[in-house]
Amino acid sequence: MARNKIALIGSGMIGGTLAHLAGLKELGDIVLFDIADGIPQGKGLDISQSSPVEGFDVNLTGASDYSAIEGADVCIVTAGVARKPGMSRDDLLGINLKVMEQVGAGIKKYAPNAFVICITNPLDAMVWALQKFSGLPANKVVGMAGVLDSSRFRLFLAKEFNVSVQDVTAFVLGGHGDTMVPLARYSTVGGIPLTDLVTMGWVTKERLEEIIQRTRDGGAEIVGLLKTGSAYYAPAASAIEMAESYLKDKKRVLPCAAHLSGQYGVKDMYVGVPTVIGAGGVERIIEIDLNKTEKEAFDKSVGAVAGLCEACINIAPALK
Ligand SMILES: NC(=O)c1ccc[n+]([C@@H]2O[C@H](COP(=O)([O-])OP(=O)(O)OC[C@H]3O[C@@H](n4cnc5c(N)ncnc54)[C@H](O)[C@@H]3O)[C@@H](O)[C@H]2O)c1
Ligand SMILES: O=C(O)C[C@H](O)C(=O)O
Repeated sequence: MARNKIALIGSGMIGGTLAHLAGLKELGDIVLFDIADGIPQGKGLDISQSSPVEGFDVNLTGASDYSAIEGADVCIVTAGVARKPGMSRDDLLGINLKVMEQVGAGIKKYAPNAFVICITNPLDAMVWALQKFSGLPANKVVGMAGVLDSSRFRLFLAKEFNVSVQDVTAFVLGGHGDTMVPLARYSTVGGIPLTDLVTMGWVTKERLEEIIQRTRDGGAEIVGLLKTGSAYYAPAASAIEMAESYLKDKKRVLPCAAHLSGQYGVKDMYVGVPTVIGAGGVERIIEIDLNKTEKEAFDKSVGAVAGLCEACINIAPALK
């Protein structure tokens, strides 16, 4: 059986890490694409040269021509620019929207049957625009953020309680910005909801709120430390988890920026919600019950994403 083909559109910090992880996991043959000629070819060759040592058999190539992504089963999009200290993700909207237009056209022409995972920021607006520019079905275009934000929350909770990260689950919903919604009631340690752990005296409400705020600021914390760009190891691992669930039809329950058509009272927008990812792409959007406070926080986050989509329409009226 032929191998799957994975196209990485953008071969910067996340793109290179994606290629390495996809190779190590033998998810398929990998094409790195970038407008910066030489970077995708160089990274492809470098990672290929690690394959005899690591013992993985995949073809890794680099290209600066969209024809190289032809027939890709999965496209992971990181093309664009990342923020630097002092910037918000939203400051990237104008420049990255133009990039999404080019990427959408490339995918539409060469990989119309792919499952597309967008990572480029500001995430919820960019994946929304990418789906429209590419014309692919909405269930085949999804945004990566919730897996990353939930992973950060899980790590901080595991450290706080001195337990394995494996025993912590978390759901962070809403837009991937300052208004994201880490849900304490649906996040657990050993199956026990955080709200119960407060009652049991494991953690105070105030300390839990600090951990939640650190999660919301998780991206900015890393930008502040790196100074030259943003996080890439954890974002790449998160997108690979989504790609693997699609390619292996694992039907993982993962929080992703998915196209909503009435769920949670939201229409024609991408926002982070729990989904099931399998061979059909986004096979299900799980509508969990939100209490009044949670719903208010979610709606506020939806409002922030709606504002960004409006800003996209002002720049590219065809998106309406
Ligand atoms: N969704 C998330 O959770 C999340 C997490 C981390 C980073 N990000 C975002 O992902 C994006 C990529 O981050 P990075 O660290 O890999 O950045 P990077 O600057 O290292 O890489 C981006 C690459 O895109 C390429 N590029 C620019 N314009 C292009 C175009 N028109 N066509 C093809 N390639 C193009 C650049 O040459 C560069 O190699 C940023 O927008 C960043 O904010 C999102
Ligand atoms: O914070 C950023 O700019 C990158 C990304 O969205 C992240 O959360 O790490």
